[in-house]
Parts: sequence; structure tokens; C-alpha cells
Amino acid sequence: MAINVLPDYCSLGFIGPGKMAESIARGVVKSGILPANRICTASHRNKTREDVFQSFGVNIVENNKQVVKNSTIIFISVKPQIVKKVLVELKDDLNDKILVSIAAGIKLKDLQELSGHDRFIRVMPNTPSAVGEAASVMARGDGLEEKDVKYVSDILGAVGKIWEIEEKYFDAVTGLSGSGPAYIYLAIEAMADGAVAAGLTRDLALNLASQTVLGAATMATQSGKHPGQLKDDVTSPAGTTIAGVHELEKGGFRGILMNAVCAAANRSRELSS
Ligand SMILES: NC(=O)C1=CN([C@@H]2O[C@H](COP(=O)(O)OP(=O)(O)OC[C@H]3O[C@@H](n4cnc5c(N)ncnc54)[C@H](O)[C@@H]3O)[C@@H](O)[C@H]2O)C=CC1
Ligand SMILES: O=C(O)[C@@H]1CCC=N1
Repeated sequence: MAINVLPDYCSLGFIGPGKMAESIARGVVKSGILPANRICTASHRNKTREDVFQSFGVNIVENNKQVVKNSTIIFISVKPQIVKKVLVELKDDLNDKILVSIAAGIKLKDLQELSGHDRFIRVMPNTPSAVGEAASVMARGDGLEEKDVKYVSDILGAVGKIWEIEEKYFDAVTGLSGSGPAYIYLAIEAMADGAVAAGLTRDLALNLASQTVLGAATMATQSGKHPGQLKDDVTSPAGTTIAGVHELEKGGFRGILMNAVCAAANRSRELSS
């Protein structure tokens, strides 16, 4: 897919040099939409995080205010509990900047009220941004121009797939795609454990489990078939797969996954109150 390189005056800043900021920054650099030297963050007294960002060319500046000064598009990538503090700290410096909040559970209305700034986009990304395979959604605030929304959409489109949705769906999305990578990592680890129990080396088991998830996800996104049909295609009469599926169903596999998404969505809802 062709990438729209951002105009020269666009630069990207991250308030909060954490794991999600790193994933987006890595994906952006990898995509070529913006060079690393037009991305910055402030280390927030943490040399390890400074080293991580510098290792792929991102500039480390003195403090959050400097991040705002240097950037046209600023990601608020601190934990939800810290969002208020940084917006109050930065509110007098925001001027015409485009702000993107990725904080779980924090509503556009509250972001706008806390900062006195209406050029906000709310995004729920996920960590596969780092490898160009994010599943992200966005909802726009009141004061943005179409071109502002396009820049943010281009950035998130460069690191994966992006959907614009109504803000009321954010909690559900957070429970699904925001948190979802963790559920799948558990599945990969557990499947590999099973294979180790059945005699495979750890290394081969992890490689096969990871590639199986990648292949199944690619089938689900590209084959045009419903996941139920894809499952049936693997499941021979009196074969091996149905024996495994039977165990999963006895353990309540689908109900457990549904509960996990609902629990995470509920937690996102709690964070916004
Ligand atoms: N980790 C994930 O998979 C996802 C995270 N998010 C959201 O992204 C945000 C960040 O999450 P993570 O990256 O996981 O957390 P993290 O804990 O890795 O990153 C937060 C960073 O903010 C820094 N920080 C703390 N106080 C600060 C301040 N006053 N000024 C500047 N930096 C400060 C911390 O030192 C840390 O490096 C959260 O709001 C979370 O809801 C959203 C989607 C997925
Ligand atoms: O666990 C969290 O709160 C964040 C939001 C979505 C994924 N990680």
C-alpha cells in the first residue's frame, strides 16, 4: 500500500515515552511516513526509556513543554490517571496544535474541558502498531479541520488499519482490540506449552504457535469466509481438531473470551467516570 508522506511542517511528539508511544513511533519510522528526526519525546527522568527511543532515532527533548513546542501533532500517551496532570501543565502552550489522546477511558469532552483546547482526536490503538499491524479507531473532537484529521488518519493508517467510529463505542473497542493482543499472547504461550508437553522444543513450539495465529488471522481477514466456516475447514470427521475443539468447548473457551472482552470494556468505562 502506498504511504502518504506527511508534509515537511508536520512533526510528531509523545507526552509519555511508554510502551504504546514506542509502538506507534516504531511503526511510523518503519512505514516511512515521517523520519525519526521529526519525532520527539521527553524521557520523564527515565534513562531506559530515553535509550529505547534514541535507539531508533527519535529525539529526546528536555521536558513535556519542549515536546509541545517542537511538534505539530502531539500524542498524549501517559496513563489515564496522569492525563489531567499533563493537560493542566500544558494547557497554555497548546495554541493551534493537533492533540491525539490514546488514553483508555478518557472522553473527548473531558480532554477538551481539562485543556481548554478543542483540537483533539481520541484514538484507541494497539501495540502491533510497532510492526505495521495495528487495529486502531478514532473519533474527532469539535475544532479540527479536515486536513488535521487526515494527518492523524494517515499516521495510524501507516502503522496498521484505522476506522473512524462514534465515541460511544470506545469502551467496547478497548476491550477488544486495545487489550486483545494480550489475550492472543496468552493463547500463543499456552499453545506452545501444550506442544512442549507433547514433546516439541520450546523454540519450535513458539514459532509454530505464533505462525499459526498469524496464518489464521490472515485467513480471517483475507479469505472472505466466516470464522465458523474456517474452523469447519480444519475439522475432519473423527479427526484430531475436533478432539481439541471439544476440550476447548468443555472448558468454556468462547464464554471466557467473551467475558474477557466485556471485563476490559467495563474497566474502560470505570476509568471514564
Ligand atoms: N499498552 C497498550 O497496549 C495500550 C495503551 N493505551 C494507552 O496508552 C497510554 C500509555 O500506556 P502504556 O504505554 O502502556 O503505559 P506506560 O506506563 O508504558 O507509559 C506511560 C509513560 O508515561 C510516563 N509518564 C508518567 N508521568 C508522566 C508525566 N507527568 N509526563 C510525561 N510522561 C510521564 C511514564 O514514565 C511512562 O514512560 C495509556 O493511557 C493507555 O491507556 C492504549 C492502547 C493500548
Ligand atoms: O491495559 C490498559 O489499560 C491499556 C489500554 C488498552 C490496552 N492497554
